[in-house]
Amino acid sequence: TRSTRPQRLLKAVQKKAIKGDPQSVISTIDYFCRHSEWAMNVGDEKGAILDSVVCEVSPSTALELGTYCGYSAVRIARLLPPGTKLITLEFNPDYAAVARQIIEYSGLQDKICLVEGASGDLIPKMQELFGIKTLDFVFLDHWKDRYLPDIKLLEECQLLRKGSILLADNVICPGTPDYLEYVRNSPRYESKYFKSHLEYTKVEDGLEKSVFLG
Ligand SMILES: Nc1ncnc2c1ncn2[C@@H]1O[C@H](/C=C/CNC(=O)c2cc([N+](=O)[O-])cc(O)c2O)[C@@H](O)[C@H]1O
Ligand SMILES: [Mg+2]
Repeated sequence: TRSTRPQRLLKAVQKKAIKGDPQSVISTIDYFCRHSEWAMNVGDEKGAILDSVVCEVSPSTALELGTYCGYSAVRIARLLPPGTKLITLEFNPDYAAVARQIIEYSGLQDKICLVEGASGDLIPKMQELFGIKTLDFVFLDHWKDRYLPDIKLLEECQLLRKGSILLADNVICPGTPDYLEYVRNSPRYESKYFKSHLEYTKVEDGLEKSVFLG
């Protein structure tokens, strides 16, 4: 049977990227998605904004919702201070398998904890599974109708503290209207929109950065 797009993306990384070099893995994926096959990675343009927020927050505890092929997990983990880890959740076993190999190829397997499962099931177990109290940084890039229920779940589970940063991809395209309305109108968040473009295209998209006020 024909390979899947994530499998073809993994092949390109194994063929073209330098093993153990996260930047080379990132550049190889961006080149592949721009010149061979588009894929829903956050990409280089929005990725630069993601990088700047990760560097600014310099999180001790970080969570990503929706690993897909591991592109943003590699982007985030390569910037984390020593001794800190990114927890990334992915419920599709085929995508998780590809992501593990891409993460391993980049050499960042000690900085990334990829957990297979649904965010709705795993978020309530985060404290016990990972021995964490609260999250400093959350990157949302999974199904767009899950952003709002999942941040409400993060609040309920007291995983957010005063100053926790949420960064959400695709708030314009494909769009997350209910999430945007919530974080922009809730007195519990201070929100800011970073205008950019949908990965590898000229279509407008952007990231929404929201600070939890406690
Ligand atoms: N509740 C959950 N728990 C764990 N993993 C979950 C999950 N819900 C979805 N996932 C996983 O997260 C990824 C989904 C991404 C949806 N992005 C998108 O649909 C998307 C689409 C476009 N686009 O169409 O242009 C552009 C983009 O940047 C996009 O992120 C997939 O790997 C999926 O298996
Ligand atoms: Mg996205």
